[in-house]
Amino acid sequence: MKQLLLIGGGGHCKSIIDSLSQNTAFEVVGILDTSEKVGTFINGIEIIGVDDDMEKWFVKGVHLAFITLGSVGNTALRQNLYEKAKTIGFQFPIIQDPTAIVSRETTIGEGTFIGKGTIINASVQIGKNAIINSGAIVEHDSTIGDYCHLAPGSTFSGNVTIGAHTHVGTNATVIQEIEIGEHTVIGGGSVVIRNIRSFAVAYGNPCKEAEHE
Ligand SMILES: CC(=O)SCCNC(=O)CCNC(=O)[C@H](O)C(C)(C)COP(=O)(O)OP(=O)(O)OC[C@H]1O[C@@H](n2cnc3c(N)ncnc32)[C@H](O)[C@@H]1OP(=O)(O)O
Repeated sequence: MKQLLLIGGGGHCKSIIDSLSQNTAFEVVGILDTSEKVGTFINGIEIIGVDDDMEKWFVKGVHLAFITLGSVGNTALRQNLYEKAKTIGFQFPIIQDPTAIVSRETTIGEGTFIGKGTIINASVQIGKNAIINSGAIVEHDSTIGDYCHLAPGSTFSGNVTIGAHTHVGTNATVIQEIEIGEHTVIGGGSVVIRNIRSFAVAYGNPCKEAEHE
């Protein structure tokens, strides 16, 4: 078993611990979070230190890490933690829940979480540090950027492109051939039938941009 350090407590961390519970490839050594949480437990796993302790654990011989902090829109903290850990030398596995159905013809970047009941079809490309949350469906030939969060139940029809750092809300539906830009947030339940630009907040049926930087 390889030792694995989780970085970031909270609800998303619980999902990842749950997905790891039957995984014999990794032994979770603990979680890093903020100082006031040290010594407490998340689903039986102890918060053993703060983010600044990463290097200490690397020197102790733990060379695998996973960013278990969630995001809804703003991915800056997830990115900062990843880059800090990467600079120290950590490597990042892909964590896939055993209930996920993932085509062999799919490429997935390091540090990405594939949650419960997801379906990822052929010729899909998913970047690094993405969150493919419970029940999301990503259809053939779609491309999902680094740090994206596809929230629970969101559906991506064939040949969709989602730019890096974009959040697609719970139960949103994206029809085929659509392109959504980077750093965009799509509201829960939206039906996306037209392309959406980068740095936008968009929602509704049909999904329209409400804000754009
Ligand atoms: C496991 C997990 O929990 S993963 C997390 C999953 N969570 C999500 O995916 C949440 C996604 N976020 C959303 O859907 C949010 O509503 C956002 C980001 C789209 C908008 O948030 P805010 O900017 O705070 O908008 P706010 O709540 O102030 O609403 C502004 C207006 O937009 C409307 N609106 C907001 N979201 C939506 C939506 N998804 N669909 C339709 N209308 C919406 C509101 O009704 C409101 O309309 P009004 O001005 O006529 O009253």
